[in-house]
Amino acid sequence: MTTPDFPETASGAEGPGREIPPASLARLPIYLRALNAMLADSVERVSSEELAEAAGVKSAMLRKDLSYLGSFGTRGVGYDVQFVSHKISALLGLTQEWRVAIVGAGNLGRALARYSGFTTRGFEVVALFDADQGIVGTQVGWLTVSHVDDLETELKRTGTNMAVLSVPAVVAQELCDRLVAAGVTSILSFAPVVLQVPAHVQVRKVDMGTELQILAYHAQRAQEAEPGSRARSAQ
Ligand SMILES: NC(=O)c1ccc[n+]([C@@H]2O[C@H](COP(=O)([O-])OP(=O)(O)OC[C@H]3O[C@@H](n4cnc5c(N)ncnc54)[C@H](O)[C@@H]3O)[C@@H](O)[C@H]2O)c1
Repeated sequence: MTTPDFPETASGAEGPGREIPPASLARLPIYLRALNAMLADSVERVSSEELAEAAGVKSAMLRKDLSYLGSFGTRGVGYDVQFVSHKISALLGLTQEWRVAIVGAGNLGRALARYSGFTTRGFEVVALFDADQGIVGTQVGWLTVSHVDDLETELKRTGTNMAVLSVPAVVAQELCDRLVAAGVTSILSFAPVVLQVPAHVQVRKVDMGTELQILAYHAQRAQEAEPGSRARSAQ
């Protein structure tokens, strides 16, 4: 008889519907990438050890993370690659179509609009907006920059359900309000400002400056831990 390839606590009370801890959630896209690579190689089944190795984590951690999706692995048989890939995709909301608008076609907005990697991960950039008449009407990749005055009409026409804000901080809140009023409930913001949104709207902020500061902190700690570092810094 086969037994589930999960800890006892993984099924039942800990089944789908539980809140997933942020660290586990952050690893799911890594498992998905590994599983999709296996699918591309026509691999049908994988053990937790193999999948953990492909994802660069310990197998106990992988089993714990996947337990948040329910109990579907079988000891000795492993995971059905297609099924687990579908489960993770569904949980991450990737089985629905995400149509993304980028507001702000400056340096950042243009670079993001040209990036082809979003499509392969299920996000299609369908519209690009700016307020500058010198930019409106120009071509970026296959998109033509629309005037931000047409935001609401274009969001509706393109069926946009996610937006990226790459505008100066001073206009970010006003544009965020317009996106929310137009029904967009998922916003990724690069603007260095705290955005106020209703509870049903998800905002994620990307702040490269903060990430660099965290890196600098870790680099400095590593330097300090090196033998003789105090002597060197005193020179
Ligand atoms: N989070 C990060 O890591 C990070 C990194 C780089 C830049 N940023 C931020 O991203 C934003 C964009 O940076 P950038 O370098 O592309 O700047 P940029 O000046 O090149 O581009 C901003 C664009 O926004 C447009 N714009 C201004 N007001 C607008 C409005 N009301 N409606 C629509 N478009 C409008 C401008 O015409 C311009 O094309 C800035 O807020 C910047 O501080 C964040």
